[in-house]
Amino acid sequence: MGTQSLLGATRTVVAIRDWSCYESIRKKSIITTTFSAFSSSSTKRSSSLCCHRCSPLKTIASSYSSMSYDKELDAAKKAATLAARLCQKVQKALLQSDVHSKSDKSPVTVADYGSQALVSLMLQRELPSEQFSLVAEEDSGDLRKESGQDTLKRITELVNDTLANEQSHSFSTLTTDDVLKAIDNGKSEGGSVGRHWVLDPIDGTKGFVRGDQYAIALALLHEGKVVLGVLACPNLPLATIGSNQQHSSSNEIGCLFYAKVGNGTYMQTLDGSTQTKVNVSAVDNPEEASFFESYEAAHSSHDLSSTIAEKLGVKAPPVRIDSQAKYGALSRGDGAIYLRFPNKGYREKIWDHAAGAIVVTEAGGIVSDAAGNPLDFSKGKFLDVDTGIIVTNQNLMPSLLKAVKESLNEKASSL
Ligand SMILES: Nc1ncnc2c1ncn2[C@@H]1O[C@H](COP(=O)(O)O)[C@@H](OP(=O)(O)O)[C@H]1O
Ligand SMILES: [Mg+2]
Ligand SMILES: [Mg+2]
Ligand SMILES: [Mg+2]
Repeated sequence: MGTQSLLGATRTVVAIRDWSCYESIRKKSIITTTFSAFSSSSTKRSSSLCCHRCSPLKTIASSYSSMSYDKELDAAKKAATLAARLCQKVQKALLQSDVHSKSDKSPVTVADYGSQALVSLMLQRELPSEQFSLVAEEDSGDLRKESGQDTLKRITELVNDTLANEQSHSFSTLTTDDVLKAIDNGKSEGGSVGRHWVLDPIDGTKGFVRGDQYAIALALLHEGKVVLGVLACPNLPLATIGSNQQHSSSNEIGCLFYAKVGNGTYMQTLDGSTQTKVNVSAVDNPEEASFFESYEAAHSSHDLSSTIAEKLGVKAPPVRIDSQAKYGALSRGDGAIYLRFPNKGYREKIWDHAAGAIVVTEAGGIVSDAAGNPLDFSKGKFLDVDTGIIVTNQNLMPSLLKAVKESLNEKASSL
């Protein structure tokens, strides 16, 4: 059992790993990704594995998780924290501005590029001896046009101002060219070989503009597997959110979630003052579970989620918030399920899920596509998933998968 004093609530800590048997989906996910990380020729062997083969797998998995990634995690936390500071400054100004400029997209653009430039610069400064590869959402194309020059100047000023207030400030004043180069360092394609950082400089841009939830999401891939992830959620309350929310005396906001393979998930305040280990909810009765989904109906079918939730027996109404803050909230047990069903034809990107996925799996949860397959981050910037993404704890996954399957079949036969 463990106590999460920071959240003002006590939660059961789910037993972490049991390497003695490989029958559950969660274990299937660990083995598949571990194998793809260590052997290019041995993916997707999990379902046929049984216990007498566990020994070599255990060795591989433990050598994998014993790689420390400590300095990479420190660098990622620093970079995401600084980027969050930049974004908060812009969001505050945006919300104080008049109605006309609220509909103007430029503040979010400035924050988005500024965040990407900062993370790119910080990672390279903190890890100078490592080869740098970054797969990031934005590129500098528009900023190189004549029409983008004012925006580029604003971004450069904002990045310089943010760096000037950083504790161990060691950058000389950056030029617009330095900023363009830093943004374009995010042009890597990722893949299954070597190490690649994966960045969403502002995830939940719609939430950012509305003044709601957004996240800076940064992960590291090693041989196609996510080995660490950091989620800075500047507007997420430190206290529990969700439909079972109890009254909390704290209204402090700003959470940083971080996870490293084999090492669990932690949450701290964005100013770094307190940290606590977090675990997903252990609930096994769907009637007591609540679920997250996108605030934006265009990003995920609310109708399908409600059919699935009803079939499963979930009583609580959905909790709709933007961004990977959903993964963060789920990792600390605020809700037990996250459902994401984009329109047919939409291709998910790795930066929208890499950090969130490790934050949840290291907290004891399972992230899979709608057919129960683990997410494969090794194929470049796209994530090819079957129909949608579902996230929950080990207790609820079997019945959730069944409810998803039945709901999708019903939907297909009604068309
Ligand atoms: N039609 C669509 N279907 C599903 N996801 C979409 C989408 N259009 C945009 N998105 C993604 O949804 C992300 C936000 O997720 P959420 O709905 O959970 O807040 C966006 O991230 P960005 O805001 O970084 O662009 C974007 O990548
Ligand atoms: Mg995103
Ligand atoms: Mg984004
Ligand atoms: Mg986007």
